[in-house]
Amino acid sequence: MRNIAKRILKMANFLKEGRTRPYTVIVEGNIGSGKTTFLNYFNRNKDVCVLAEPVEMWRDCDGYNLLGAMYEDPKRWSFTFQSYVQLTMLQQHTKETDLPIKLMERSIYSARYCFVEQLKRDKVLSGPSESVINAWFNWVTSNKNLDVDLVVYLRTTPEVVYERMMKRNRAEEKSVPLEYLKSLHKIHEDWLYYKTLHHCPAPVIILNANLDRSNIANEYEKCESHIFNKEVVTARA
Ligand SMILES: Nc1ncnc2c1ncn2[C@@H]1O[C@H](COP(=O)(O)OP(=O)(O)OP(=O)(O)O)[C@@H](O)[C@H]1O
Ligand SMILES: Nc1nc(=O)c2ncn([C@H]3C[C@H](O)[C@@H](CO)O3)c2[nH]1
Repeated sequence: MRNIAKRILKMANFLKEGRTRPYTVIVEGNIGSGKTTFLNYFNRNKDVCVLAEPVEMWRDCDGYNLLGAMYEDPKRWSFTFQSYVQLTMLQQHTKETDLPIKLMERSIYSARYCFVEQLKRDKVLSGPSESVINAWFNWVTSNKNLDVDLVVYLRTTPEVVYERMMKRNRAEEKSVPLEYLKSLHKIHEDWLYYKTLHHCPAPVIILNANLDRSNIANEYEKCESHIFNKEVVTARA
């Protein structure tokens, strides 16, 4: 009973504010660009629901490490992996929260516009597989409210993120070549900087994420006022 009352109160709050969903920010960038680090920086704020990328779900889907399988044999497993990424991202986008702001690491959009794009260019995703992924993507984005309000693009150079990725030493990524990061970088640049590739889902704030730890906080603070969108947070109070 308490749960129903809580949901009614939450909906009443959102309706009072005229909002049907939290102010949603997606953090995008190459592998190793510092997205998790960025989320941790804002995680201390009580008004923000922070959703890290569900990597652990991808590493253990009923005991199957789909992330590892995809990197080991992309031709065989990229469709399976992308299907699960798309599902888990849909779950993140539609996850309910009482908080006024939702901060997500990546999105259903970068899964489709960056990674599926990359798999297509690498010719490891067959035409029929790509069409099925697209059919799901087009349906869910047309029939569910997956709108976002802001994109934070952690812009880096491939060489910097390659070094970070190797140092971080995630087992599944040990054979990821610099060339892959260079190609992913170009796709991110075309999508979010030059805006010549696919639809950009919201206004983009670009941060220089090459900066090392001692200087990066100033860069993060540049978007604090955009993320803690005053009218959203105060309306909730
Ligand atoms: N500004 C920085 N300077 C130096 N190292 C950094 C910086 N930001 C993050 N790192 C380090 O780089 C590695 C990757 O950082 P992080 O996990 O935040 O990136 P990510 O974008 O979430 O990666 P992925 O896309 O693989 O999940 C980590 O070892 C982290 O400690
Ligand atoms: N193929 C593929 N499709 C995706 O949608 C996707 N999203 C993230 N990743 C990879 C990047 C990091 O190694 C690791 C953590 O970000 O997972 C993906 N790989």
